Amino acid sequence: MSDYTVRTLRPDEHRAAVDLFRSTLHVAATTDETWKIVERAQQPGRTLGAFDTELIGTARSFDAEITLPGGARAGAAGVTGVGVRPDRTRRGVLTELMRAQLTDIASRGLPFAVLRASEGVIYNRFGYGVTTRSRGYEIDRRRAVLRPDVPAGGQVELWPLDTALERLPGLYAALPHTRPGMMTRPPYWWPGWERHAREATSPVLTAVHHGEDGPDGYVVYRVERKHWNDPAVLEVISLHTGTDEAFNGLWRYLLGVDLVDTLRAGERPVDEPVELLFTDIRAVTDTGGGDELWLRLVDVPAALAARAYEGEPVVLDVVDPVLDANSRRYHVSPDGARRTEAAADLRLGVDALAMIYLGAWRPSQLAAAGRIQPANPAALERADRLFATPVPAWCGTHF
Ligand SMILES: CC(=O)SCCNC(=O)CCNC(=O)[C@H](O)C(C)(C)COP(=O)(O)OP(=O)(O)OC[C@H]1O[C@@H](n2cnc3c(N)ncnc32)[C@H](O)[C@@H]1OP(=O)(O)O
Repeated sequence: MSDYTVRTLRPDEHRAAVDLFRSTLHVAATTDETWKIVERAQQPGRTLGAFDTELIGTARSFDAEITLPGGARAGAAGVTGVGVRPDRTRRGVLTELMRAQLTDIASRGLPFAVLRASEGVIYNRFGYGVTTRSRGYEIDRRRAVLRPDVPAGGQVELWPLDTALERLPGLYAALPHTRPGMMTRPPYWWPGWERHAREATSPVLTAVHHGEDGPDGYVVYRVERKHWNDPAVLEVISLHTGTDEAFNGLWRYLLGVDLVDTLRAGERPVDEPVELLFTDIRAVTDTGGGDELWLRLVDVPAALAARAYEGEPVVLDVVDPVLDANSRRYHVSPDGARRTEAAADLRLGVDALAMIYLGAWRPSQLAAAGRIQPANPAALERADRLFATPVPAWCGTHF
């Protein structure tokens, strides 16, 4: 029996929830100035609070869309701000918040929920699985000589922060989603970006690439240098391009920024071909990668039906520990997905389904690790082909 209640918070309670969340991350409460920005990131009706005598836990979300294999977009709740007061942890508060939040997301008809996890051990039990992976890399500027055959690229225009705040939402929205896993950035997403940019310890700049048809990519970056004669690092905060020309042109620009020794980019697509730009392929070194976006199929039949497939059918027996209506068998094929009573080829948890859904892992890899149970091992090869994606999934949006 729980001795706390969970309910949706009123807007006048949002700041307490944000401050509670920050305290669980060991970050100070919002100042009045910070709250002026962060307040705009709170979508009404999307913050839950757990109470005993007072607020002890919280979780919130904002409504967005995610790109699926085949190019369709579908509704996804961007879950964030999850925290439980340290003197109330490990007694089921998060479990109750997650159950209430998933039920609410399902009732609003969103087929997906997504999040970025603070730790890898928390969210599988609620049906989330790692669905995109990313890579970080570092470029030694002195070694990074562009090959002569790298196309020149178009004009690059520099925007100061206030211009970027005004124009980037429109530019990001206009760029194509070139990979599954990419997300829309609704108005509730941008204040978080603004806060990070305003609180950065050096100026945050945006370089916009102009192709023949107008702006087709941008990079947000800043340069950090502790003392005037210390090595300087250019940190790529965000890089989104709609054309190869923009990708090449923006890297050409970044490599031309003066007083920089190293260029560092984190959370990039695992197959981003940046090395191919340089005469010395070893100008680029990997700085590590890991899990990026975690996905939850909230409405499994709708989610399975929404993406494109290639190959031959499989029957999945899906087990969902939280939303029981999803625990069914599904026939999945290039013609779509539907419920079936046919015998299952593969049995898997809804978290494992999220791990194959955007192609981050092959079903046969999860089966080898014991995370998918094949009733019919021959079906694994079919499932590998069915769920494969032409390009690795990547999100590129932090929240
Ligand atoms: C999307 C985001 O916002 S990510 C940010 C998540 N928040 C943080 O990391 C802030 C710091 N941590 C916290 O606030 C809390 O520890 C939380 C929110 C992670 C967990 O809250 P709790 O109320 O303790 O979780 P709850 O009691 O419901 O735990 C459910 C199960 O998960 C396990 N669990 C929860 N958190 C952790 C953890 N950090 N490490 C290991 N196990 C955990 C519990 O042991 C429990 O297991 P059981 O069901 O086998 O008994």
